[in-house]
Amino acid sequence: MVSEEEIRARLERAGQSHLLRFWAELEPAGRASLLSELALLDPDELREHCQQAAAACAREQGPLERLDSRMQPVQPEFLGSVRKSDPQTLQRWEEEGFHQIAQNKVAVLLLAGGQGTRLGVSYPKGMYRVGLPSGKTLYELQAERIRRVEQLAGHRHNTSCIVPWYIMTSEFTLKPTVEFFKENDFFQLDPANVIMFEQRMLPAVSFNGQAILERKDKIAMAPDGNGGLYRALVDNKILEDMERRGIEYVHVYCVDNILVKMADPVFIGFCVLKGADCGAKVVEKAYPTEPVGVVCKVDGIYQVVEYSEVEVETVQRQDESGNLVFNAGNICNHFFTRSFLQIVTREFEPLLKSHVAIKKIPFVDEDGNLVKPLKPNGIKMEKFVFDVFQFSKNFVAFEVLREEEFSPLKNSDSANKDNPTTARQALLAQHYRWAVRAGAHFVDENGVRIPEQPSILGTKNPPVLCEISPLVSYFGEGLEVYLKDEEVHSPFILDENKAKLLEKA
Ligand SMILES: CC(=O)N[C@H]1[C@@H](OP(=O)(O)O)O[C@H](CO)[C@@H](O)[C@@H]1O
Repeated sequence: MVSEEEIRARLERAGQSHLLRFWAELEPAGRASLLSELALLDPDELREHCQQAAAACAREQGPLERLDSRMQPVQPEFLGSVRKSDPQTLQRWEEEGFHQIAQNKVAVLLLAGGQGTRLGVSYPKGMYRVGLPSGKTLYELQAERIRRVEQLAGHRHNTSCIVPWYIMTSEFTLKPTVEFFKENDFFQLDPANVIMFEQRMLPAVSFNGQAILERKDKIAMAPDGNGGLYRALVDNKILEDMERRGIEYVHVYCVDNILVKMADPVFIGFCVLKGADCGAKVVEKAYPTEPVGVVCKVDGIYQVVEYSEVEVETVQRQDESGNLVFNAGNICNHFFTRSFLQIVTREFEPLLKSHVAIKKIPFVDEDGNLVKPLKPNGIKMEKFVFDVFQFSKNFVAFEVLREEEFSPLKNSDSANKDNPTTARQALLAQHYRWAVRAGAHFVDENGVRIPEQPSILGTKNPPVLCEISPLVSYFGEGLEVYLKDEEVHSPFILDENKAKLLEKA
């Protein structure tokens, strides 16, 4: 263990000696835990981090350097689209994707280090149940989608294949996530193919550049943003693990989207056939001011501009035909080749800018009292996963259908959107559409058919309850065998057992 003297000297060098101001009052256990926390912080990095945070915050509060006039939309030739492509093209992309998956060249990587503050839970978001009839959590749905996509690729290519699942957690989420997976027997995945690793944490900093103590013996730390991925890949030798497994393509996604199509063969195939090193899935924005980032070019270079970084006039701008100019909403689903990730981690990571989040950070005041501030009092510095797009040599964007692929769980039900209810509705409406398209007829308790709404969107409750296990169907495929001309009652849960029964019947 590093000695108290050594830590004092380091903090002096970093200009952060105040972090030991309650030392005399601490019990041995508190002293030990504070020392071990401080021992992890490099003094030069700590000094720079605190100075940068204060400087970036001062800049933010001054006149904003607006991006608006420098933005251009994605050029059509770099934008693939599910809606605008013919079935043969979509099929070619899908085949290519399955071909790559079957050769064990595709991995999925989940960004799950966030704290779920807006959702208002103290456990990892992936463990959240949105209230589906099956009671499944987000993690369970995702695990089942991986198993299904492995099966589908395996059947097509007469092989058995693995899509490894890399899960980036943080100090907040690692332990509960590991425990949850163990309790659930890794949802029948082989634990050797579920690789959890931790992103770094950074101290939260006051407006005058001082790291904040959240207790007398603890610094207020926050994960370094989803762009902390690139350092975490290095810290945990993840790219080496991918290389050993022969992974060439990585689908990175955010934990909160209940409709996420993991290792989506169509997206993977599109990116591979376009020779892309980096790609992003997008959806048309639901309304001009929707709080999503937009994929666009700034000064000719691809990037995502977050909704908070532009004027409302810019997000509302329309072209001659009345379409939004900046309409490529980022859904935090990215494609990277392993070699691109290698270049990024080796050369470009230090160039990624830090974004400033001004937050209310609980702290101990000079007298040692715990304070929950009512106004923002500090800065968290975060990197963003998409800030590497600028280094891509061949970037592509891929527009998918919102109702099939995007419904994020950001807020609790006290907000009116992106909450557990909207997520549940989006999934159940999707499963209802699939069932109806496969030929199912829902009937009421008297055997009378309930009028069908085959195109119902996820913004409304479907007329009946229908949930389909991802182990039976991943994107609506293969349901006719069970459902064609079948009369079914609500609630209808199509899991593997039910599927076997229906197949026999
Ligand atoms: C840094 C980052 O990845 N921001 C993403 C991410 O936003 P969060 O508000 O950080 O969850 O997910 C959004 C989609 O759910 C996407 O629009 C946005 O650009």
